[in-house]
Amino acid sequence: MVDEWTSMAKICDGLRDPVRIAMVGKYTGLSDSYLSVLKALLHASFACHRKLVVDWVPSVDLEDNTKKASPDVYEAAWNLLKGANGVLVPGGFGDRGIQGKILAAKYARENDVPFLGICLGMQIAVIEFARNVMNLQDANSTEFDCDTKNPLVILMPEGSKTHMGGTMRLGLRRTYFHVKGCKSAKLYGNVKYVDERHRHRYEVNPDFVPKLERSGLAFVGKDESGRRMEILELPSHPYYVGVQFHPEFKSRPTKPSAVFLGLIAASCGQLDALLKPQGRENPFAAKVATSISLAVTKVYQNGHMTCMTNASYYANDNGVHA
Ligand SMILES: NC(=O)CC[C@H](N)C(=O)O
Repeated sequence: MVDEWTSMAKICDGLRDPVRIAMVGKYTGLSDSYLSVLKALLHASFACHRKLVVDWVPSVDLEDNTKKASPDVYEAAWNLLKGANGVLVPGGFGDRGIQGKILAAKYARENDVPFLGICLGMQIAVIEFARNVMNLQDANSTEFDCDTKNPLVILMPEGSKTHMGGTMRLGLRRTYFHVKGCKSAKLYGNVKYVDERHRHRYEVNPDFVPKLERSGLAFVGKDESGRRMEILELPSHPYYVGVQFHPEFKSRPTKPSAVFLGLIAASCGQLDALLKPQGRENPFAAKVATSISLAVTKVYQNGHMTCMTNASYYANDNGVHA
C-alpha cells in the first residue's frame, strides 16, 4: 500500500506545467463551498498531467459597481479572469454577483476561452447569449426578475406549483444526447444517455429553445420529455459547455468527469487529441489511462482523497487559492 501511495505522490510531485482555471463565484472566500467542484477539477487536471491552479474571482468584483467603488479590486478581478486558461462558473442561488457571472461568460464566449457552466452557470450562459447575441436586453431568469418580458430561465417544478415544499429537482436524472458527434457526447464516450445528479428549481424556458438554437446555441442533451435542457454547447467555440446537472458529484480520481476533463483538456491544448476516436493512434487516451491506473489505486481514505494536495493545486489553510 505504501508503494502505491509513493508512486502516486511521485506523479503528483512531478506535475509542473500549470493549468489556470478562473472560478467565478459568489462564495470565493469560502472555498469549501465548492469542494466537489475543486476535486473534479483536480481529477481532470491530473489526467491531463497538469498542475491545477485555481484563481478565485468573486463575481461581484467584475461588475461596474465595483469599478466605481474600488477600481483596484475591479482591475485585479479582470486581470485574474484574463490570465486564466479556462473559466468555470459553478452553481449558486440568489441574485448577488449574477451580473459578474454573465460578464465572465461573455468574456469566455467572445474570446474563445474554454468555459464550463454548471447549473446556475449554464443558466447565466443562456441569459448572456440571449442578451448579447439575440439582443434581448432584459433577458433574465425569473429567479432574479419575476417580471422580465424575456424569461429565458423559469421555475419548472416537477410537482405542484402551489405546494411550496419539495420544489427542488434533486438526484439522479437521465440526459439523452440529441446531437451525434457533439463534444460532450464524445467526451462521455458516445453513449446514448448519461445519468447525472441534479439540484435546482429553475431551467431554460423551452419556449425560447427554437430561437436560441436558430441563433447558434445548441442544446445537445435533454431529458426524456425533450422539455428540459440538460447540456448546451456553442459548436463554433473551442469549448463552451453548460450543464444543468452537477457532474462534479460523480467525478472520481480514477474516472474524471467527462465535461471537467473537456474543460481542462481544452484549457491546455489537449482537447483535439482527447476527442479523436480511441485506439492505437490516440496516444493521449493511452497516456490518460496509464496515469490514472498508476496513480489512483486506493486513493480514498475515510472518504477523503488526502494525497493530492501538494502538487496539483496550491493549498492555503482550508481552501485552495492561487
Ligand atoms: N444548484 C444551482 O446552481 C441552482 C441554480 C438555480 N438557483 C436554480 O435553482 O435552478
